[in-house]
Amino acid sequence: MAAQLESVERCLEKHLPDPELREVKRILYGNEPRKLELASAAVKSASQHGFELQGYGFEAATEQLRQPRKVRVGLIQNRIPLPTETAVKEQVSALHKRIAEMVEVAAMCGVNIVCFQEAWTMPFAFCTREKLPWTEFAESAKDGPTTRFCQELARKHNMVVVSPILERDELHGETLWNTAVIISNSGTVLGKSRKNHIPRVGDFNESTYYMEGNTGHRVFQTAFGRIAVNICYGRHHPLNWLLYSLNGAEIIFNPSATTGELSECMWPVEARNAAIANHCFTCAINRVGTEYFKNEFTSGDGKEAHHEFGYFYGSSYVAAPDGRQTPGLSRIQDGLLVTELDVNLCRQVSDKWNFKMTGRYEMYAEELAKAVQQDFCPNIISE
Ligand SMILES: NC(=O)NCCC(=O)O
Repeated sequence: MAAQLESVERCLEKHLPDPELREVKRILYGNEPRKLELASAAVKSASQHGFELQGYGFEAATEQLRQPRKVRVGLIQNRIPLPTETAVKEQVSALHKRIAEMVEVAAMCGVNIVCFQEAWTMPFAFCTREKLPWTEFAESAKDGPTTRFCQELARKHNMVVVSPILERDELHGETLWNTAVIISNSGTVLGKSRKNHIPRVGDFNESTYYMEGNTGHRVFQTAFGRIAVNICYGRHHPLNWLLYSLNGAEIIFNPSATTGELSECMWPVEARNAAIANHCFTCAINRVGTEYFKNEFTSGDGKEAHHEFGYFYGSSYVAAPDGRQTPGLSRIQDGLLVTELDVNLCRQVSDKWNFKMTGRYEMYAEELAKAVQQDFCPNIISE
């Protein structure tokens, strides 16, 4: 049943009369961002290729000394096109083909920076705890087939590409990592950012495959703004967002893979709260659909063994520093969300709310430094 609901917003639109609908949306999401006029060729192509296309714009106030700094970001969510038992190479090429179609439409919509979902070149097979064939999806971040494919996309469309993959690091004992590769619009690999926090919840058995990332909280200066990537489970950690923001990120992408029962009520809150708390834009992306695995696995909870992870509910969205957010993409369909951001809004909201100024970072740093010591004594006063 839950998988059938297309989206919360569409449900509200269907059932609420107009004046109430506007008020409910304002209370839940803030004043709705402007709808973007997207090229009719893009709308047609999206419909021909069977994916949803939505476009929104967040404006900032006009300033005297700074020009508006408008950037279009594209968030892509998708199902895996082939069954998980198909040969590895075929699955990867089918995903490359699907993403190329969707990026083509993003280009028609003037997208400057595109980001794909977590581990986009593969099924989210980490629930199985099996090594083969899943580790065969791992590739070099520097010059693996997927990075080369993304470099072509970047050059062709003059677009920054954020490509979250399963990385095999040949320089360091062929180790595996959950990594986002950032490719500049020139086609150069700008660098990579690894997932800092590995989940140990439900069927997310990712620690069987890779360790916590060691690239810290890098921020990438692109032609279109300073960006960072907080991969999936990192969105539950406010300090993780904070550190990207302290390093100057204006837009933080959160490529994810997460399922309904586990996290759907947290999803609309976390990236949005991070945008508010850190005076930046956040872009949350989740995959879509159910992925079936041939061999059953258990969740260590005494329940029946099963073949499926649960339902990946899509619902990708962008949140702005003033607390507004776009409606989510569909829960059931592939989609491209195009959002125009005026990055000047980050400083404008910061000047209004002053969280960076009023944050007591020295005090937190001092107390955190004590809290991580072996001899830490919690500061509890009792009678
Ligand atoms: N991919 C991943 O880290 N998922 C963990 C579950 C969640 O964070 O919702």
